[in-house]
Amino acid sequence: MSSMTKPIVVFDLDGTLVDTAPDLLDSLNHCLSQSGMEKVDPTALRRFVGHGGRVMIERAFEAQKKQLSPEQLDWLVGLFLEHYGAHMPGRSELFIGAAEAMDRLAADGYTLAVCTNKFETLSVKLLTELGHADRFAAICGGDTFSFRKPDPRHLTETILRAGGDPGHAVMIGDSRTDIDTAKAAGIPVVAVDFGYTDLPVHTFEPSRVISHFDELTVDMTKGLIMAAAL
Ligand SMILES: O=C(O)COP(=O)(O)O
Ligand SMILES: [Mg+2]
Repeated sequence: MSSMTKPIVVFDLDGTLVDTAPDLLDSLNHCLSQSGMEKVDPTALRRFVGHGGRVMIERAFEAQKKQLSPEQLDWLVGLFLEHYGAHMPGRSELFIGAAEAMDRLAADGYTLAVCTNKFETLSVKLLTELGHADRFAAICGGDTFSFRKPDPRHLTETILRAGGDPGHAVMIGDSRTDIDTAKAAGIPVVAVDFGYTDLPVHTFEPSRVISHFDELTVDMTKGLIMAAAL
């Protein structure tokens, strides 16, 4: 490892760093009720998140076998952005131990970044309102580039924007999308098992699974980066 290179840890946002499900659900249900549709429950939400707000709305319509024109979808995405943004930070909170884990990593010289399929403006606003935006050298959303997770370039470009090196990086995520992205980029990935996924994360064979941020130690990230370099 070159002495110049600062290692980097890149976090997914929804379901990994921040428990946003209650607010996503409220805003999705607002959109659905404005369209005369049935509201969804927290379990159903897990199948809709992971690819950003637009796909979440599309999937909710598909689940109720409702047609959705491109114009209607654009309108609903606007409605979602307005509702979700206006109620922020709502009930959303960092997962337990996340702040302490980021403190430890930063104290050991790690750069931190966020790579999320959430819209960039919403991601920056949420992290700002929660008081954590300043920790990150880059916050890249699903609309920051012309590609998004599971495209590995979303992760590698986030790392470059943060001044990091994809060869000295670890991704932390909660979904198949995150795990597939990191693997395609050749970057080790730690999966949290408390996020938003319909199948257990171990199914997707991440490098490690953790159940609490206390388990995300500097030793673990160091070991993963060293093993990836072999
Ligand atoms: O909001 C989504 O659909 C996904 O967001 P995430 O990439 O931060 O999990
Ligand atoms: Mg997620």
